[in-house]
Parts: sequence; structure tokens; C-alpha cells
Amino acid sequence: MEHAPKAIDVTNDVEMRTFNFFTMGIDGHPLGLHLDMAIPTILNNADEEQQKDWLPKAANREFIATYAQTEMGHGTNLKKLETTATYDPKTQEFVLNSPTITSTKWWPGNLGKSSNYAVVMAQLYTQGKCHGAHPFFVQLRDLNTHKPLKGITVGDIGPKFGMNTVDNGFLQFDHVRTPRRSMFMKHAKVLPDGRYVPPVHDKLNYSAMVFIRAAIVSGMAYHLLVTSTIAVRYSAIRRQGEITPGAGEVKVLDYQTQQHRIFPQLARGLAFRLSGQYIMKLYTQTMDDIRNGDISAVPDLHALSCGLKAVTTHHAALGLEQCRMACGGHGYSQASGFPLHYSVAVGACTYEGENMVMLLQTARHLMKIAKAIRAGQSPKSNKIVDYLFHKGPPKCLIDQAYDTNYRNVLESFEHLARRQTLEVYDKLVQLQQQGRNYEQAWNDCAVELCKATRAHVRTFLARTFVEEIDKISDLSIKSVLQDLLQLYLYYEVTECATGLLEDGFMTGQQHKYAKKKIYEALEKIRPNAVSIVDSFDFQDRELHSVLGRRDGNVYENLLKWAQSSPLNKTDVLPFHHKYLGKMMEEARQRSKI
Ligand SMILES: CCCCC/C=C\C/C=C\C/C=C\C/C=C\C/C=C\CCC(=O)SCCNC(=O)CCNC(=O)[C@H](O)C(C)(C)COP(=O)(O)OP(=O)(O)OC[C@H]1O[C@@H](n2cnc3c(N)ncnc32)[C@H](O)[C@@H]1OP(=O)(O)O
Ligand SMILES: Cc1cc2nc3c(=O)[nH]c(=O)nc-3n(C[C@H](O)[C@H](O)[C@H](O)COP(=O)(O)OP(=O)(O)OC[C@H]3O[C@@H](n4cnc5c(N)ncnc54)[C@H](O)[C@@H]3O)c2cc1C
Repeated sequence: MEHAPKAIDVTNDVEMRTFNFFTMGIDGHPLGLHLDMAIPTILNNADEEQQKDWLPKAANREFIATYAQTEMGHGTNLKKLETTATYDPKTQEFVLNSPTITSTKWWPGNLGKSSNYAVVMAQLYTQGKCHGAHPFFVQLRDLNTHKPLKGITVGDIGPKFGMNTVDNGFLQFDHVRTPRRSMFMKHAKVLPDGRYVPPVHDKLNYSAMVFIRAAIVSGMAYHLLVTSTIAVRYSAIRRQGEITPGAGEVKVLDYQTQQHRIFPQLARGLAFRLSGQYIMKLYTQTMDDIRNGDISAVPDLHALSCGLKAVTTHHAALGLEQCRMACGGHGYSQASGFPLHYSVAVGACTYEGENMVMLLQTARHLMKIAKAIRAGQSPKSNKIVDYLFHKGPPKCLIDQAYDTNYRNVLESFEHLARRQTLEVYDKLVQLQQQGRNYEQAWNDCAVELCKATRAHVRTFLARTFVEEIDKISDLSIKSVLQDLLQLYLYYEVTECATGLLEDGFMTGQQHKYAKKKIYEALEKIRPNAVSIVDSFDFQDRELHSVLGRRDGNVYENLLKWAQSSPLNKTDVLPFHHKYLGKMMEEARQRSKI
């Protein structure tokens, strides 16, 4: 296997492991879920004795484990997962069972053919009571023969939209017995006599999902920076059409429309990378805190990771498509690499929490803050949300002569997030006063709740970008990154202009000012564009793209690539004489009659 992972360091260097995950093969590989969901689950949900037993073997790749939670009938609503784990105190075992067709585990990566273990999420029953979904560490296949164990039916779910090198699988249990200690026992426990000991926080079992959501933010940055690299390099060699008649064909990167299509993706890639570092640090810190008994940051981590995951995956999907379209016909070829990158990245809008569901999770957090604001409470010195408590300027100031560190732009994003959060909260209250129950009122506000989340996440992304660029001491690098920051911020202003204009906060004149700043930034970025993408130092093998080759020899290699197709092994394919040749011969005969 290309780039087989070296012995895995299981300390909490989660960021490196996650990055390794991408670089080992963006289209996935047999150890993807083992590395990035099974090991984090062991790290965060196994007790000391279980870690001693499972972690060294997992790190040493003595087995391959996946994360089997989603079922054919349920992926989002974990409360309704149907796989059961029923405790038998007589034998001190759990009995795992798939009672219905819809309880079949469906989608887990590497489940189909690679994994011989799985973290299985199942409804835990003991002493006749259900305690909700809990993780169990279950062997699926014989370690020598790799055959499924008794009572286990497992296989691959078949071809997908993309990532077809990953064997996403299905799994059914027919009353399979597993030792009591196969239940992850760090947080919740079942004692030998069957008594259930609840966890300090009932969502600590979900920590592996939180890790992936946090990882996805940098993953989306990776995809955007890779595809922007392809689009910029190709646009710098592709000549098509003239700007000045008679002056010869220009590089398509000189067209303002081309710059407006590609450069914002570059800027967003950087913004997502910087927030991706932040959220991964928050994840690591929160997991350390939990180990020390402090769960106070769990809600913040959940809210921010859900919102960032939803926004960055959506923008990455749109941005990759823009980069593809910017490369014309050759962008549509597999040779470009775009189909591969897109089909992998866009899956992240769905897996690890469907995006709408994730936006609404963050909205739950925002509504609690709105309630506190409406109750006149003061902020809790939490940099992620405290701005919601503050009163910003009554009018937009983005076109003021001097905007130190883009304070006026950030305050515009804060204004929009604050307004949308409080307005939807007030609507929620009003609908309930009119007689709707909370859940119905919630559903009737869901679109606006998602908008409030997007505005909140935009504020976070922008502020983090400004703060991180401000820390850079190398002035030459700082000035180039400030051009990308300028583009990012004013591009985001135009992206949320409806919201800023809706209440008269921003004027049409200021919207025009934002557009002017965008075009100014495009011009400043153009001369450095190729150097910027070259500085990412992606290897050609990572780009998977003839268009994005570092040496720029696109045309010769495009022909070589096409000629290497199996279709071109012979000039005339067997099907010709069998079908087309025969058809044309008969047609010619008929026309002679
Ligand atoms: C291996 C991938 C590496 C990274 C990839 C990165 C980039 C991609 C690029 C390349 C990679 C290529 C390929 C990758 C291949 C495949 C992808 C890999 C993995 C995908 C694996 C999966 O998809 S695993 C399954 C994921 N499933 C989900 O996410 C399920 C979504 N549903 C839920 O999480 C929950 O049902 C819920 C949160 C929607 C609802 O929770 P629930 O318990 O049902 O109850 P509620 O009433 O809504 O919530 C109650 C309460 O709990 C709080 N809460 C909920 N969750 C959490 C949490 N995790 N932490 C903390 N708190 C939580 C919630 O806020 C509520 O609180 P309040 O009542 O106070 O509001
Ligand atoms: C490439 C890929 C890899 C995956 N890998 C794994 C894996 O390794 N392990 C694993 O366990 N799972 C995995 N999954 C499954 C994935 O986690 C689920 O598909 C995902 O959580 C969405 O759940 P679902 O498919 O049931 O969609 P549904 O929840 O059925 O979504 C359908 C629609 O309903 C909407 N919806 C659902 N609930 C609500 C709500 N409460 N409010 C508003 N709208 C709602 C959704 O937004 C969506 O638009 C993978 C999926 C993919 C595509």
C-alpha cells in the first residue's frame, strides 16, 4: 500500500495523525477509521486497564478497527439506533443483536473487507432498562483466517459517489456474545452484577465524532489549498484569448473573472487552516480536561466543532467546484484530479454529522446565550461567544479611512451574528407564546437558526484569521498574507451582504466599497499567486493532477496520460468489428440496394 503509515504515535499528537491521514491517501485507505476514530475512542473512552490492553496493539497495527455507529435506518438520530447490547449477569457478557433490517450497521469505513475489529455503538440494556447508545469494542473476524466470526454477517456496501478505495461496509449481529469488559468503561460502566454506573456527562461517548469534526476543518483547508494550487498553476500556463487586441493570447489567470473564481478559495483555505488549528487545540485541551475531571469546555467544543464542520465542508465543496470550472474542459478530465478531490471532500458535508443537523446543534448553544442576553446576564469571558453580549456600533464602519486590524469589518460580522441570533430567539419565544410547543417552534425557526449559526461561524473564522496574521513577524510573508486576508474579509462581506443590508446596518455605498477592496486584493495577489501555491509544497503525487504539475508541462503529460489509458493499448478495439463495424457495413450494404 502506498505510503503505509509508520508505527503510529498514539500520544495526543492528533493534528499530525490527522494530517498523516490526509497525506496517506485522500481517497482513503484501510487504516483511515482505525487511525482517526477507533484509536481516539480507545484514548478517550477506554479505562486504564482497557487502554493497556488495546492501545499498544492498535498502535502497532496488530488489528484494524473501524467505527460502526450508523445503521441503514439511522445515522443522525443516535437515540434511535436499533443495535442492542443486552447484559447477561449470569455469564457477565453482553449479547449484541441486530433486530431489524434497518439496524444493519451501514456505511462504516473499512468495515466491508479490511477491519477485524469495530467500535460498535449499541443501545445498552441491563436489568431490563435501556441506557442509550454506548460504545463496545468487538472482534468481527478471525485474526488468522479473517473470516467473520459466528453470528456476524459483514460485507461491502458497493460503489459510492466517490472514495471507492474505501470499503464502507454493512454488519449484522445475530445474538453475538462479547465479554462485559468489551464495553468501553472509562465513563459509563456496567458492574458484574449488571448495575449501570452513569458517566459524568452523557455525551462523552461521542468524543470520536467530535475529533473528526474538528479534523475535518483542516481537512477542508487541505482540499481547498490543493485544488487552488491546481487551478492557479494551470491558469498560469493556459493561454486563451486576448485582452489587448493583437498583443497575443494571455494567461487565463490574468482575467479578473478567473482571479475572482480561484483566489477566494485560496483565502478560505488559509482561514480554515488557521481555525482548524484552533479547534484541534481546543479538542486536545478539552480531552485533557476531561481526564482531569473538568467537563466545562465540552459544550463549547461541541458547538464550535459542529458549526465549523458544517460551514467549512459546504464552502469547500463549492470552492472545489469553482476551481474545477475555472480549468475549462481539462478540468473535467480525471487527469485534472478534481473529480477525485471533489468526490472525497464533498462526502464530509454528510459524514460525521449531516450539515443541517450540525448547524442546528450550534444553534442550540446560541439560543442558550440569547436567553442569557435577554435575561440581562453578563458574558462569561468566553472569546468565542462574548461578542454576542456586547453592543456594537449602530452602523457599519467598513469604509472608514483607517480600519485597525479590520476591527470595523469584524464588528460588521459580529453585528449580523448578534442580530440573527437574537431575532430568531425572539421568534422562538413568540411562537411558543402563540401556543406552539418548543419543538414545533424550533422546527418553524430552523432555517433562521442555521443562518444565525453561519453568521456566528463566519465571525469566528474571520477573527481567527485576523488574529493569526497579526502574529506574523516576517513582514514580507505578512504582506502577502494580508492581501489574502483583505480578499477573505471583503469577500465574506459581499457573501453576507443581504444580512448586513437587511436592517440598514450597511449601505449600498459600503457594499460597493467592499467590492472595490476585493478587486484591489485580486490585483495585489495576482503577481504572487504561483509563489503562494508553490509555497504549500504539495508533491505532484498528492495533487493527483496533470494540470497542477509543478513543472507546468501540462500538454505533453496530458497526451501521455491519455495514451496510457487501457483503451489505447490497441488502435482498434474488439467491440468495433463486433458492433460498430458490423453496423456500418450493413448500413453501407443497405444503401447500395
Ligand atoms: C477519518 C477521517 C479523518 C478526517 C477527515 C477530514 C477531512 C476529509 C478529507 C479527507 C478524508 C477522506 C476520507 C474520510 C472518510 C470517511 C469519513 C470518516 C469518518 C466518518 C465517520 C462517521 O460518519 S461516524 C458517524 C457520524 N455520525 C454522526 O455524526 C451522528 C450525528 N448525530 C449526533 O451526533 C447526535 O445524534 C446529535 C448531536 C445530532 C443529537 O444528539 P442526541 O444525543 O441525539 O440528543 P440532542 O437532544 O440533540 O442533544 C442533547 C444534548 O447533548 C449535546 N450534545 C450532543 N452531542 C454532543 C457532543 N458530541 N458533545 C457534547 N455535547 C453534545 C447537545 O448540545 C445537547 O445539549 P443541550 O440539550 O444542552 O442543548
Ligand atoms: C463517505 C461516508 C463515510 C461514512 N463513514 C462512516 C463511518 O465510518 N462510521 C459510521 O458510523 N458512519 C459513517 N457514515 C455515515 C454518516 O455518518 C451518516 O450518513 C451521517 O451521519 C448522516 O446520517 P444519515 O445518513 O442517516 O442521514 P439522515 O439523517 O437520514 O439525513 C437525511 C436528511 O434529513 C435531515 N435531517 C435528519 N435529522 C434532522 C433533524 N433532526 N433536523 C433537521 N434535519 C434533519 C438531514 O439534514 C438530511 O438533509 C459515512 C457516510 C459517508 C457518506
